[in-house]
Amino acid sequence: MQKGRDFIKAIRRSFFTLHSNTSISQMDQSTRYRYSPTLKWNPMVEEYFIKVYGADHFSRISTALTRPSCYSCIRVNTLKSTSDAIIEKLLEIFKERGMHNVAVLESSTTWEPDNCCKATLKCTGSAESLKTIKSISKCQFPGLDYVVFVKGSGPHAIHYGDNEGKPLKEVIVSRKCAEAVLRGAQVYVPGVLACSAHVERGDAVAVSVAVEQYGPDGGWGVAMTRGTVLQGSQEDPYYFERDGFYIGQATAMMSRAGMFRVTEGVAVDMKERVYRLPSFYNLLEGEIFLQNLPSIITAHALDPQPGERILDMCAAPGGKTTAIASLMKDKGEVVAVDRSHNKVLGIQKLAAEMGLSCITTYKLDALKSVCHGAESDSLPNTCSAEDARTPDLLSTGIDGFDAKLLFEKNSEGWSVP
Ligand SMILES: C[S@@+](CC[C@H](N)C(=O)[O-])C[C@H]1O[C@@H](n2cnc3c(N)ncnc32)[C@H](O)[C@@H]1O
Repeated sequence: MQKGRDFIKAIRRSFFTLHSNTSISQMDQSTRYRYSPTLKWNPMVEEYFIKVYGADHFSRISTALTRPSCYSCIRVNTLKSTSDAIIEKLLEIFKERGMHNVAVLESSTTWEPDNCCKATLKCTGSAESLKTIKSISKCQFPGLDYVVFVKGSGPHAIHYGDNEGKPLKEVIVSRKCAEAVLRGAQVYVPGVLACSAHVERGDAVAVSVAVEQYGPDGGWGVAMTRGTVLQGSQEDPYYFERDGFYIGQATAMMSRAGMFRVTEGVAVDMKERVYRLPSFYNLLEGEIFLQNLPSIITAHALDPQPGERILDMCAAPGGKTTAIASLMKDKGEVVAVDRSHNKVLGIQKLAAEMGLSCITTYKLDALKSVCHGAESDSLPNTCSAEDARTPDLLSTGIDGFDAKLLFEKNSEGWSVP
């Protein structure tokens, strides 16, 4: 029991940290701009996973965790469209965006190792466009043909230019921002953490990502104040930290001062990215929903039927709620609960966009809506977060809603149901 607790504590404390794998002595200008982070695991966690997965498999998992997904997964709103119609529309849109001049669907009978049916794009576009989208395919798992995969490409070697022999000016973005960028997004103002001095609109900049590290004070953070000025020289305190974390090359859309003065807008326009996926921002709204496959499968495995009543307790932004409602063919009721008022409004907006009327939303703290046994008979909705905590749970660090899900109270105390 004590071993288990120590393990959970270790995971919570320092699961892993990201590191560049270049030593300072190896570093020079020609190798500086790369994307090659590696994970440094807590030794206890690493030892456990190697035992479970084997060294090779674990090493592949560890590498994959530092890379973005190579595909986007789209759930088609079957109340409004079909996968085939969506694939046709996407091909047309990508062609209009200049990603492909000609795109032809090949016979959809080729089975991929990942059990997906491949629709290869034959293109006569530029070399650049050919590198962006590799294929669009419909998921071939039985019953999941409303899922469409758009496969991107990467890693790409990026040309950072030499700026007439001088190092490029630079911008550092947050990890969340970088994750979005590598899925096709632009860099918006709130995502910028630091920028070189004297950056003006139109300047070419190298974009790198700042990754949170476990600090001496016991918390996670990027150890960088937003607005930091980058010197671009070895005197720059973050110069070595960002080697191996470059995600692409961009053009500044505003001056350095603007980036930290305004509250919204595109700060830099990404021209080249180490991984490429098309952006689905504002695309086919209501007809498709960008959603990770595990979330889609969760709703699918629930097997919701028309006419049923289903409760989703942490519902925003409404991905699973709307997936469930679609599977119910909008007949019955999905009760969607979230504790944030604005997020509840977001669920309502999404439901309206998708043409789903069987969703009822509530702003509610799920912790206060779950009671156990006799408690719930006499005092509905009166459980507090403290009810979900016991000395044992406190020592594992699991509390609140997770504790309610993982443990239950019976005559002998708390246990796993
Ligand atoms: C990861 S998101 C859920 C994603 C969602 N299930 C989906 O598939 O789109 C977690 C959500 O849970 C909500 N949440 C967290 N604790 C909650 C609580 N005690 N009661 C209600 N909502 C809660 C948060 O506001 C957040 O919107």
